[in-house]
Amino acid sequence: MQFKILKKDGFARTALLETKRGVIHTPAFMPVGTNGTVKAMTPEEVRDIGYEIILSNTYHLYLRPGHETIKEIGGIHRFINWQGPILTDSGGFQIYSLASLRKITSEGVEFRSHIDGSLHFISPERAIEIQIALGSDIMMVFDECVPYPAEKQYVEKSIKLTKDWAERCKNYFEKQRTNQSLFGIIQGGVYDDLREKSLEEIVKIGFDGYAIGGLSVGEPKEDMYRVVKNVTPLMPEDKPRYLMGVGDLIDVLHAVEHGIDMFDCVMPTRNARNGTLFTSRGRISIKRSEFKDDSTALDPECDCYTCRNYTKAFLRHLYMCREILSMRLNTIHNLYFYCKFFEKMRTAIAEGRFQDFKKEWLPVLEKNFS
Ligand SMILES: CNc1nc2cc3c(=O)[nH]c(N)nc3c(CCN)c2[nH]1
Ligand SMILES: [Zn+2]
Repeated sequence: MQFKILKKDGFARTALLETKRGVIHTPAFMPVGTNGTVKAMTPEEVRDIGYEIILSNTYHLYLRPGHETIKEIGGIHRFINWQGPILTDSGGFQIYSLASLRKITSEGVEFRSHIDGSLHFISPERAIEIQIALGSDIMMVFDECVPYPAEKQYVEKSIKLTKDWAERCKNYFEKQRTNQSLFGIIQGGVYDDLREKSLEEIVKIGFDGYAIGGLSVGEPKEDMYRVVKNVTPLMPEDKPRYLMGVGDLIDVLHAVEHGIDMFDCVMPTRNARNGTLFTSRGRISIKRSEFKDDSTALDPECDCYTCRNYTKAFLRHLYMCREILSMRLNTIHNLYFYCKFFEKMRTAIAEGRFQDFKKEWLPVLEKNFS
């Protein structure tokens, strides 16, 4: 995997992340395809909007249909019909946020499936074995995503576990010699000293890229911003930096400003299904009665399929009828809005205009449509 920085603007940077299945222009957004699908979209639609990489989840695919099934079919790219790069998260977060009856020991995590209550145990080695079977291009280490709030001594113990698990993931991965990449994950909660300790330990082990985990888990925004501001510049400059689970485009702007390259979040897709749409004039809740007879496009500045062909009145009607097409048209627009935002942001960095871009967009992103 090659990571080539093209241009810097302060700490912000644009780069090319070259994988064997294609190039990713960073800063990049990864739509979330948890069960192997970006909900309501075909892979062709995701690709035609302009996305180069999607995220999928080890936890979900291991539980259903099973990683051996996917391997027999020909791997995750064949299974979901996405030929571009795929990043798989390791399960650390999903077990913590979805499963029940979790028992965390130094060996790994015992949990009950959120689907059928069956008992499972995943160790760091198993998390890598599953990702190798899936055949994703970028794998994540198996970590403990510390909940918020958490006592400092709990976090101190947890980063030791996350470090030991990261070492075991790398050792297991190195014995398999597959041509996949492995990213490390930095934890440490909202404690600056523990964040620096975790950073040093994970970087010392050495990975193809580094993620900041343990954020966007309910902590105050100012804590997230402080951790990103303090940790990001200390991360290896020549490797991709991935802020997990982020996020709201305001948070993306703050993170890119400090040098983050990769993002993933369910916001554009989940919000679309709930009728919350992002537009160049602020956020719109399409179900509002004010749009009942509105024959104008959702966003006059947007040239996505939805904005070119439908009115707010029809999008509201579809939502009120809970039509499947509502989810599709809303998702097309929100994903398109995110993708174009990232494209414009990359251009602004390349032209040394990131600060102007941030100043121009912050008020728009904070606004509800009036
Ligand atoms: C929505 N907020 C959020 N915070 C995360 C932290 C971790 C985290 O600390 N570790 C891992 N492995 N994944 C995380 C994820 C999942 C990313 N798709 C997070 N998502
Ligand atoms: Zn649109």
